[in-house]
Amino acid sequence: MMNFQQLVLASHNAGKLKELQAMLGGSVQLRSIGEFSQVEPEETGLSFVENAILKARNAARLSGLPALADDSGLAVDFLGGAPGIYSARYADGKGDAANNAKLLDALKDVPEEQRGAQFVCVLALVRHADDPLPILCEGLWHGRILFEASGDHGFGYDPLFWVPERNCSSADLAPLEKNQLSHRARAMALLRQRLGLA
Ligand SMILES: O=P(O)(O)OP(=O)(O)OP(=O)(O)OC[C@H]1O[C@@H](n2cnc3c(O)ncnc32)[C@H](O)[C@@H]1O
Ligand SMILES: [Mg+2]
Repeated sequence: MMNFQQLVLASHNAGKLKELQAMLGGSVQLRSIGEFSQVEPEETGLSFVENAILKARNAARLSGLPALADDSGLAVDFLGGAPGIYSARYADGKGDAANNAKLLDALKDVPEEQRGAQFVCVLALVRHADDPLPILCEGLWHGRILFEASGDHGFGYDPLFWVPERNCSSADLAPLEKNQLSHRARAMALLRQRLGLA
């Protein structure tokens, strides 16, 4: 079993930090990379795995601590898996509301049965910046893209993501519930097993 009392979270996304800390509970203290640097690394990889490793290495280098990164996004079937790794940048960096508006517009004439999508999350944990064996865990969450936004919880595309198991959007779910069902929850369950925390 590996014992990490302190990990730095290689993310500038407050929504992720909140969710991941809630899932890890008190056993591991997650520190934000924002304590060490405000500069976000360029996400130059072509896959979630590559970007997660790149962010984790960067955070380990900046902090001197073991680092956990989350690279995630929304893959929409009708769009051939887009926005995918570009989810945060879908509307050219204009933020969540602009991303959601662009997605609704891209799917405006697409019927319900063709609106399938999945949230993807890859977690990468490196013990140090040059770790040759990052721990990688993946989680998927299948749903559909709604025709209009619903709900105030969560972040990002949550108001547009219909959750079949609950018949509501992921932004309608209470945080505790999203944290049991989501792509991030599934990836974190695997990571906890790998770390002997499960
Ligand atoms: O790279 P970091 O600093 O971690 O923060 P980020 O927001 O840029 O994160 P990503 O590069 O991994 O991009 C993921 C995007 O996918 C979306 N996303 C990921 N998980 C989500 C979730 O649980 N609910 C809603 N949207 C999510 C959201 O728009 C994120 O900005
Ligand atoms: Mg990012």
